[in-house]
Amino acid sequence: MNSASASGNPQSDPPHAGTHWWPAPHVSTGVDAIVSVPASKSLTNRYLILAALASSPSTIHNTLISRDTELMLGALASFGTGIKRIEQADGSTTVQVHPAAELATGPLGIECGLAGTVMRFVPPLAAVARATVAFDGDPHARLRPMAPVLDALQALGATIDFAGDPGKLPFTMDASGLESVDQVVIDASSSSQFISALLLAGHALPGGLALRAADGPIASPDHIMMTVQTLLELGVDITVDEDGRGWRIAPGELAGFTVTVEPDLSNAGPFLAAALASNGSVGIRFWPASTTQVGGKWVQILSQMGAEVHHGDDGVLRVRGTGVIRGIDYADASELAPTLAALCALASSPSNLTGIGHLRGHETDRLAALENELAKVGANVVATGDSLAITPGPLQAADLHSYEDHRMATAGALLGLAIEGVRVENIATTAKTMPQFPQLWADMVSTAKAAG
Ligand SMILES: O=C(O)C1=C[C@@H](OP(=O)(O)O)[C@@H](O)[C@H](O)C1
Ligand SMILES: C=C(OP(=O)(O)O)C(=O)O
Repeated sequence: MNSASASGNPQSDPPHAGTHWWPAPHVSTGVDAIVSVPASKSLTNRYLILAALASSPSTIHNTLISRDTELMLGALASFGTGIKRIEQADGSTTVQVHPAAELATGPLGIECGLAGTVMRFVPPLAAVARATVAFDGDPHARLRPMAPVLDALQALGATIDFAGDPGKLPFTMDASGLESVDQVVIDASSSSQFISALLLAGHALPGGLALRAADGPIASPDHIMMTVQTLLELGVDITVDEDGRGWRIAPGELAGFTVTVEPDLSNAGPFLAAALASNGSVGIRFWPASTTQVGGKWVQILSQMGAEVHHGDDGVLRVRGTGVIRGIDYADASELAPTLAALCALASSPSNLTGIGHLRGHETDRLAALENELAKVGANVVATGDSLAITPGPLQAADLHSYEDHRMATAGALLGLAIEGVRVENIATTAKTMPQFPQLWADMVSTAKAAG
């Protein structure tokens, strides 16, 4: 992974010794491309955890291979899970997961990188294993919220020793004294992953799991629905309270399964948005007929912003620019927000993105990062506690920082497509979820006809 900028914190401009500046390709005519994006990070890491906790082997076709999933594969291997990779003729990877007869009890060391799905989803697995595990990650990972899921595991009998700030990485968890409790209540306002993490391990916890979200907002609710739907599809006995804020999972075995991971529809976003930004056309292959991914919302979002969107019988979702990019008022964009905000800076009218305060705890403080970087290309951006108001202005070239955040990097690429002379810091940071990004982007750009 890139190591050039030591901090992902937009509050203090990071040191840039050795920073690589990627000249973002610019087009003056529309792109006309059909793109195959890699598999979903969120689905891959859910299936991997569940496969490790299953009672028999599983086969996961079209597994995403990226930094976040390599970290998950590494973590599972540390617990004794057997992992076999099979490279397929079409370039995809199938992973066969052989659950450990007994999960390792350690002491183990787990590297989380900057992956929320690893730092949040693996501690409950360690609890199921009754293991002693030291967790750590990238410098910015030490700033990401962790306390609610760790408080829940402590309520279930684990003890946790924090080496730095309380409630943050790095810490060592000893789950040898795990026990069942009637109900766990957690604050999910700073990340949905706390809820998902407990749900994914719920069937294997002693007595199962009864979980409630504490009063207050629930971050990224679509990702919790993805978790619930995944569990239901795999046969886990889960019920959701009528108000949608409580979950019950019966203890029991989960049988091994065979699945094919959908393309990552969030990562499809910058490509689809490129159709509007260049006034061209972009298709994404294998777009699912229905999905639990938040990226499924691109269809409505981009239509509302002015695109023509068509899902063909060939499975390709095609987005065509119509020469207009309208601003949008949109709530709960979750991980779509960086791409969406970049597109809003290219629009002809203002936008307001709300319900995204928890993005301050993502790979970087994304509200601050977007405020900084969009202002550089000419937009007037006002970040509140949980929203971004974006008023487009005359566009200008700039060097855009990526803060070690894959989605800030792809948002920068989108801006560069429309604005000549943009450079993006460390485009390789896209390897977190899409190592192929620079090549896929170049291939898409090459379809634009030469101007004049
Ligand atoms: O469960 C998941 O796979 C994710 C949940 C969301 O996290 P937050 O709830 O922290 O936003 C999302 O932003 C992240 O990219 C992936
Ligand atoms: C917030 C994100 O990732 P993570 O899974 O690390 O939380 C993201 O991919 O936008």
